[in-house]
Amino acid sequence: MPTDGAGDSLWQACVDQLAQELSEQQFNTWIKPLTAQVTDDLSRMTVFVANRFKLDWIRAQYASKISAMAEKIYGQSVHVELALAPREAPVRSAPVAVMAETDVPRDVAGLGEDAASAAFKNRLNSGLTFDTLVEGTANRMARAAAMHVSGMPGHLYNPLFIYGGVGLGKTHLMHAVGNRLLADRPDSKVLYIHAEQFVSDVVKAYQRKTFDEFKERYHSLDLLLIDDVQFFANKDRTQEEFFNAFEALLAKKSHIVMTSDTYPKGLADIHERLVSRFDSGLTVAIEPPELEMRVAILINKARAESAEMPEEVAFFVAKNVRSNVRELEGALRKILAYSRFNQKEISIALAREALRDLLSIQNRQISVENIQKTVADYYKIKVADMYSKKRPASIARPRQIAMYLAKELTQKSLPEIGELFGGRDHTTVLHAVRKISGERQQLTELNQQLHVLEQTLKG
Ligand SMILES: Nc1ncnc2c1ncn2[C@@H]1O[C@H](COP(=O)(O)OP(=O)(O)OP(=O)(O)O)[C@@H](O)[C@H]1O
Repeated sequence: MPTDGAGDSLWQACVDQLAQELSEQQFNTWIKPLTAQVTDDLSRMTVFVANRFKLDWIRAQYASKISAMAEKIYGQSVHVELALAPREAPVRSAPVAVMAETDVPRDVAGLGEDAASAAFKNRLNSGLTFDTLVEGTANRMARAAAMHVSGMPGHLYNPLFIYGGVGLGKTHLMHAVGNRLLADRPDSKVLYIHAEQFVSDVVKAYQRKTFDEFKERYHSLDLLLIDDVQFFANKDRTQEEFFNAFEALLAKKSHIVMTSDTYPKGLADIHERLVSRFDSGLTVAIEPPELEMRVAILINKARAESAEMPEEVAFFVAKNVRSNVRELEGALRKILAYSRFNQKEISIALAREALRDLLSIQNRQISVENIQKTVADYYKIKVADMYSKKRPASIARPRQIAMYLAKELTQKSLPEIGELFGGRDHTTVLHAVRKISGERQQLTELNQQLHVLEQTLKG
């Protein structure tokens, strides 16, 4: 039940926002498999859920969130209703851009559907190709190795192990290898699979006593693309089966490409014999993209959506969204949706408006130095007094207030804060935090001062 046009953008923007707010597991389990249909006037959104159990859960946990999000993005109220997905509805889950792995919803918590469907046999997403992958210093080596593998599987770099942080393009690169190989040699047997799905396949084979089929399926491949192998941790039976598949595939010169969030030796709770095999081909990292690459990605992705993003806007966004490509895509979606709904050209002012939540979250990243300066200004003492050993109350008290705010508004630990206040012991910081928070409850004036300071610091 796909949506299209502005409705599609609205739904995509909601999904994207949820991807940022929820944990990966929550997102993959509950949101990713959803589909939606939005009326032409954007006043109603019907979200389709696979079964009754999930429907109740989505209603309780996420429906009001989705509704508030849609309203915020669109600027007017959007009535959100939930419905059971018609059985024959095409599988069109969360938009490709925010999908980490495959078109098939994953059975993360054992609540979902059997993901193996004939329609998605190789589970490749045809949109994730080398052509749509922007090259930069951050992924140059991984991309070159992946291209090599797709041109000559079974030769060099086997296995190819690609690692890096979330949303940096590991999955994209894997699909690109599979798609390129199939374009060149359509008869090749290629399978893309997320490690969790592999675990689930092992469990099913075990329960149903169908290991022969399992082996036939995995051991006969020409190219196995397996994503996020860190999920094998502590799954002994899966590790054993993967080891067998690995040996069988390498023996017949089939190629294996793997991804993980860390390099092989950094993997926890995976048998040493597997780890050493992971590392026996080529191990390459993907780094977070540098500024120019982020700009290029934004401009390319905007074009792919038939929109033109001026370079200055791309620079503005790229400077503000630094962590990974998935977030960059999220920012782009918001800008495109905002521009379409408001029928305005894409400009820095529009981007600033569309990303105001995201930018304000970043502004909220307050440093201890900033707190020390703000508090010193407010109480008219020198910033140096924050680190000094002086003890008069006119200095000691603002210092304690600054320590309290440092604990409240930053992620720093007590010892780290102590260090930043002239190498003080963590017990001194703890004492200050307890004292000020206790007094805050009692003294209205102090509470007001703290409130003003907090507002100033949060911008
Ligand atoms: N260099 C790039 N050029 C274009 N798009 C990219 C690039 N890198 C990543 N992307 C896009 O960013 C999104 C996230 O990438 P991907 O899912 O491949 O990340 P990942 O590293 O596998 O993350 P995770 O570990 O969370 O699964 C995808 O939509 C992907 O197409």
